[in-house]
Amino acid sequence: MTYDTLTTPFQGRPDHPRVLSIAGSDPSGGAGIQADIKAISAHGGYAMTVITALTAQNTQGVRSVHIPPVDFLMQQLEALSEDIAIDSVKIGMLANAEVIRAVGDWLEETRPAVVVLDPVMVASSGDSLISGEAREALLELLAHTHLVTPNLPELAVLVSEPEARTWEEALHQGKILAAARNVQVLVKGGHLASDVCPDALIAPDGSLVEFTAARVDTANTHGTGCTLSAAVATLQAQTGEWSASVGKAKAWLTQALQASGELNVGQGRGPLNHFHALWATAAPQGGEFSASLWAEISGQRAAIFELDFIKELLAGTLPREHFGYYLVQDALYLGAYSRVLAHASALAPTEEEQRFWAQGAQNCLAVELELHKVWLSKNPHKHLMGPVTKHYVDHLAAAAFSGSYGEVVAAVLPCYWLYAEVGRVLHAQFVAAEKEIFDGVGTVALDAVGSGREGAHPYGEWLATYADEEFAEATRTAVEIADAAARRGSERERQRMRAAFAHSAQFEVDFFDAPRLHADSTPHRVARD
Ligand SMILES: Nc1ncnc2c1ncn2[C@@H]1O[C@H](COP(=O)(O)OP(=O)(O)O)[C@@H](O)[C@H]1O
Ligand SMILES: Cc1ncc(COP(=O)(O)O)c(N)n1
Repeated sequence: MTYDTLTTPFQGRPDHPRVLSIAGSDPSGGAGIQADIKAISAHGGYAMTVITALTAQNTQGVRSVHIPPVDFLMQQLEALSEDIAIDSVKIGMLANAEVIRAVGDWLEETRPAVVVLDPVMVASSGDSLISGEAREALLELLAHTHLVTPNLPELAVLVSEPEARTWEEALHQGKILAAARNVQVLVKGGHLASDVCPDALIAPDGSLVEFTAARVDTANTHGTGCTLSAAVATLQAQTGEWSASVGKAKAWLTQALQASGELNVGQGRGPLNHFHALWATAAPQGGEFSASLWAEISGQRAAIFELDFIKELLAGTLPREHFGYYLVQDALYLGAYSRVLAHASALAPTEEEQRFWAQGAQNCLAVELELHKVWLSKNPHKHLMGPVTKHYVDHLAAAAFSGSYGEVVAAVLPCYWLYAEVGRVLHAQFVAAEKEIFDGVGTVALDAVGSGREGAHPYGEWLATYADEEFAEATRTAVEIADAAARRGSERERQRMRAAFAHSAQFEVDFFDAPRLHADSTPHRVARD
């Protein structure tokens, strides 16, 4: 049986595994327990720690080591395992044989599903972190280990050979160790003199998977081994698949090395940047999020102005059938949209936002009523919901009734924003075109546009009211609310908001295009609500 099958129970894997690091403390924060907590947390694990040794070290080297009583170490381990289900264990610096045996005893009794052992012997500064007699005890500890992650000097000690100078020698030593101790070995090539950093996951039967990354040109390698093993321990509890876990951990570690220059810690070998991904996606400031949303739908924005419907509406050549279809769909849409806004109001975190959406819901109904009174009574059309309207309101309803507040806000936003934008552009173009005509004729006031004048623009009345300042103001508020929700939310929440927004934006395009496609065919009958 392989370790993969051993550790793959028929149940859901935890998103936030409880990961225990048994390791030494590095007060400078780059290696040991401190690095482990960061690596575990960066991968969504819940970090716990039992400290085997306190070191006095910084980025330049280890000054001294203090080993607390082993009896107290055991008390800590037992306190944890008697209370907390531990999904994964990462083991780092174990300073002497007594400590190693104590941890071995605890592992034998507890049998955690995942045990990753980083056989720390020498710090990256070159200082020894383990006593000589501890080697044998460490080899025995491999009986309770699923994956051991030696660097080249450590691997050499474990197989009693000189340090490997080539990758081939390193792989050979890794195979010897894996077979002799029936354990998976992750051979790490960070110490090779080469411009790549290869690692290899070797199984007891000698089969191997290689992971190669370009060598990052940096001196900030303090804690790379600790960090990698803690990340693998966390990922393994999540994925249940060793090579996937190592692959992900290695790719993440390489980025953490690349981003290490963003930190400025110490004068020696500095730490890597464990939270590079988190900090890169930190909460957006001010209007950053909405600005990025707007940029992401530039294609849809351009597409709207290319639609026949929009061009013909402006030119006055739009078939009446198409305009009538559009108005019917708009009225049906607004009825459903109003309910979604009412739902946003119900979810709103502040009274101000609650009022805003409730007012929006109310306005939709008022506009819908007006449409019916003024346009639809004069131009009767069948009150059937067309397919685009149906899809659009289904999407909004899904966001409203199964999404978060942020998602609902993002889903309803394009209707405000794109409508305001289309209104602003069309109104400006219409007014400019009419002004040209009137300048030629003389004195007619602009607000008399389309009001019964002989040969007037057939949609003049409609276009003249298109740029409503109150609506533009409401749009600005809706955008601000979306930004605030994005700032409060997690990165995952922001991704969901982006998706909801993009879908609605596409539906806006389709909505304007629907009359051309569907006005002449009978839309399938769908109940309004
Ligand atoms: N400069 C570097 N660029 C990219 N990856 C590196 C670099 N140095 C080390 N690594 C990677 O960091 C991990 C730890 O490697 P290594 O230095 O061999 O172990 P340790 O930190 O235990 O001495 C390995 O995945 C290795 O490939
Ligand atoms: C407490 C402690 N544990 C481990 C290391 C090894 O660090 P590296 O990962 O750089 O080999 C260290 N320097 N200090």
